[in-house]
Amino acid sequence: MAIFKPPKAIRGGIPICFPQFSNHGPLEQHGFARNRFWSIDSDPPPFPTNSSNKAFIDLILKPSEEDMKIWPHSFEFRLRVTLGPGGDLMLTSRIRNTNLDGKPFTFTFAYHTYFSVSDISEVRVEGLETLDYLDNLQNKERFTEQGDAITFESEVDKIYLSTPTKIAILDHEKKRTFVIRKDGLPDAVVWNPWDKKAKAMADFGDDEYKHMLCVEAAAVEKPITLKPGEEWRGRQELSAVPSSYCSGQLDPQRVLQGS
Ligand SMILES: O=P(O)(O)OC[C@H]1O[C@H](O)[C@H](O)[C@@H](O)[C@@H]1O
Repeated sequence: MAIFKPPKAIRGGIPICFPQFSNHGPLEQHGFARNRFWSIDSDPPPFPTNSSNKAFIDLILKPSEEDMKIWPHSFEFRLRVTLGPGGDLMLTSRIRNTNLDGKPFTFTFAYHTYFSVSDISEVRVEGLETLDYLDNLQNKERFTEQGDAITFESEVDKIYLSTPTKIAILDHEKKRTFVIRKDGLPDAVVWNPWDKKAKAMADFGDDEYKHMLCVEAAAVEKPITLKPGEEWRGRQELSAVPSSYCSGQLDPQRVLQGS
């Protein structure tokens, strides 16, 4: 049901929310970066990532004059997309303040990752239990998660705070676990629109909420400020591992704590 027509972002995949996450600020929802065409960065400044044995592409986004009217700052946003031999996907963002007027800028950020799941009612998220979160469905009020792993039986839109660097999504029915590893991104947004909101979205099938879950590595609660010349980095790595959680062969704690 996604609509592949610019300038709106395509629903699905990993939209990049920058310079604003959601409606946490005056800009359009999720900022403008997800609605822009990026260029290939043919000669990026080197940075230490382990890209040997992996395929990668470097992309760059710089603000247009129109963007500068919305957000009056000059920046270079470099994105390296790396694919490992086992299918692991790594995204590394480097955002640099290139303002010539000496002004710092402040932003929030998220990798708005859509995961495909067999049945949302059978999915568990491990790594967020007992954490504090801001509930977008309750005026961004702060609560503390109780109990075990997160499961789903209604609409959810929460920003978990100070999360571990590793989060797992266990798909019982598909016997598959997605592992998210992140760096520089302390928060994790968990979103499923459920039936009513799904129906209200033009680019979202009425029943598609049953087969998706967004878990988004993010920096929202504490916005990031960069002075001219400063650079921020935020990394997310995704991998899928076979799991048979239901038969007890794979202990979710081992997924979280193992390498
Ligand atoms: O519909 P979009 O602009 O893509 O946003 C989709 C969702 O993104 C995030 O997960 C937010 O927390 C939600 O409040 C929002 O509904």
